[in-house]
Amino acid sequence: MGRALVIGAIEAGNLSANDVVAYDIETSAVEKLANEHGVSGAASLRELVTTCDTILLCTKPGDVGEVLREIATFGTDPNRILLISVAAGVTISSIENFIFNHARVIRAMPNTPALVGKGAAAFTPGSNATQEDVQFVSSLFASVGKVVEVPEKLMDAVTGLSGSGPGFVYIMIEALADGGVASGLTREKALELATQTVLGAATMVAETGLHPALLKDMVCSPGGTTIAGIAALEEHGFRHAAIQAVEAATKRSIALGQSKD
Ligand SMILES: NC(=O)C1=CN([C@@H]2O[C@H](COP(=O)(O)OP(=O)(O)OC[C@H]3O[C@@H](n4cnc5c(N)ncnc54)[C@H](O)[C@@H]3O)[C@@H](O)[C@H]2O)C=CC1
Ligand SMILES: O=C(O)[C@@H]1CCC=N1
Repeated sequence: MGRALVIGAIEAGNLSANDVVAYDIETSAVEKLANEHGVSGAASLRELVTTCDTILLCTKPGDVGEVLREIATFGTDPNRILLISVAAGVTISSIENFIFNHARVIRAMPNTPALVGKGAAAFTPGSNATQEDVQFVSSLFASVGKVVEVPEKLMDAVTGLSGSGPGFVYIMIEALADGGVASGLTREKALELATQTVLGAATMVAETGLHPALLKDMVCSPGGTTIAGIAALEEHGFRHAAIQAVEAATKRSIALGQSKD
């Protein structure tokens, strides 16, 4: 996710590669980003924290505690740093507690389409985050897609919907293509048509402002093919499966925030 955000923001012109310093315990990840996108690499977390005033924390939720505990040993004034965490489930208060409670923290939930400028992100500022911090984060995420501010209690729901959602939609695209192949199309043509269909339908919702139910009605000719397909979707619980997927991901986000680290 860190790569997607950094590359997306550089390509959008919001960040200059000269202003980005990357650190990862896997040095190959930093080398790849440095070689392909011109960012600098830090040799240690200490070097990163002493060099940068804004830290985009993109480790897995279970590694956040370890990273923050290490940062706390550097004796850096925590108020100097804006810490933006994208870790699923990890609460602002738990981050503040790790590095003293006057840290400037923003909890965010982006998604990987940020890489191509079509991300969907939400964020919640911690109580010490300034207006400038909020503007910086809004502008960073706006440069790679859409961004909304939400109360922290909704961040797990955002994680279940737009954070995890690309994974659900990829399965839908793959499954639509499978249906095309089952009906006789080549795999290549089926995938091309399935992808463009999802892109086109999403763009219709976004650009017409019409409710998806109304757009759905416009596709259904009386006695036609679409309503036959929709009847099959309903019979097999597609709508229920989509709701359950978002709810399961939301519950998992809550559980990640409640685990010890
Ligand atoms: N993958 C996604 O679509 C999204 C992920 N997120 C969040 O982003 C975070 C990262 O997720 P992914 O990118 O999927 O995982 P990932 O496993 O691809 O990336 C995590 C990176 O952290 C590095 N790392 C681990 N411990 C470290 C340490 N102590 N110091 C420095 N680097 C360390 C790993 O080497 C790895 O490169 C998670 O907290 C996740 O909840 C949020 C939104 C979407
Ligand atoms: O699967 C995950 O845990 C991360 C958070 C949201 C999307 N990917």
